[in-house]
Amino acid sequence: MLELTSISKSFGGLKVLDDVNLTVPQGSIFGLIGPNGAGKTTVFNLITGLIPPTSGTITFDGADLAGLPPHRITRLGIARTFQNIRIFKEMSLLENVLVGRHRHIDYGVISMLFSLPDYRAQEAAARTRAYELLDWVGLGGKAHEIADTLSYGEQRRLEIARALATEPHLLLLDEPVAGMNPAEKTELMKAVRAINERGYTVFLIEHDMRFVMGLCEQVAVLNFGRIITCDKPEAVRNNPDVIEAYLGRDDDANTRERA
Ligand SMILES: Nc1ncnc2c1ncn2[C@@H]1O[C@H](COP(=O)(O)OP(=O)(O)OP(=O)(O)O)[C@@H](O)[C@H]1O
Repeated sequence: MLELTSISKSFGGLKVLDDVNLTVPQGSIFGLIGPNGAGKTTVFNLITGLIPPTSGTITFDGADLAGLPPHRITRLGIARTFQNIRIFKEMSLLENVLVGRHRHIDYGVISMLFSLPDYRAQEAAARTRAYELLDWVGLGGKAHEIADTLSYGEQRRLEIARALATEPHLLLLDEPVAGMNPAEKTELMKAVRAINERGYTVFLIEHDMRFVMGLCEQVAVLNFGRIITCDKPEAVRNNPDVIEAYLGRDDDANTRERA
């Protein structure tokens, strides 16, 4: 479904990604891990068109993503969440999800101005779908609450519902459990599994090993911009190069503790 071939990325003289090859299979939950600064978020920024690769190709369902702006990539069926939560805190949960759905509503200005049946029908369908997506992430009962009143874990789940509102086939999650307590992590794990069972492919970046190992079918490890292995969780956990990549760096002491 998603294929990165010989991807390299440099910022000025700094080579952040070096000949990265990755295949995310359709229907899978795929994980990308690696020490801080390894280049993980850069991979998501390249896939979603925020920055161009220095060299290499990215294809999604056979389509070449090179040179496409982010909104075109969204339209092809890729949605993402960010490391730092990006929701509209002063709006209700329902409104937050409806904002994500915007591109799916296709009505002319005239019918909107005069509130013609076509417009009203699409609005009603959008609201029904938004309620459904909130249900999927366990927030169905809070649709009319203001996003700012949600707990941290709930805000992260709202972001996922909003990403799903663009009707993607592939969902990219950038450190979805960062800052969550254990109960929130368990809730999110259930939500991600349920989303995947509904047919969505999930590609996630995460430092929390228990979450990654418990959820992903395959895990790729990035170290200093290079993929050092891509395998089943158990094999990755026992891979000496992976252990070395983590143990060799002081900044990932927390990750080691959680592993
Ligand atoms: N737009 C940019 N301009 C210059 N340097 C950048 C840019 N984006 C990322 N970098 C650099 O690229 C390197 C990799 O960053 P990236 O955010 O991809 O790492 P990461 O693996 O996601 O790290 P973390 O786990 O800490 O989020 C870092 O050294 C970072 O400073």
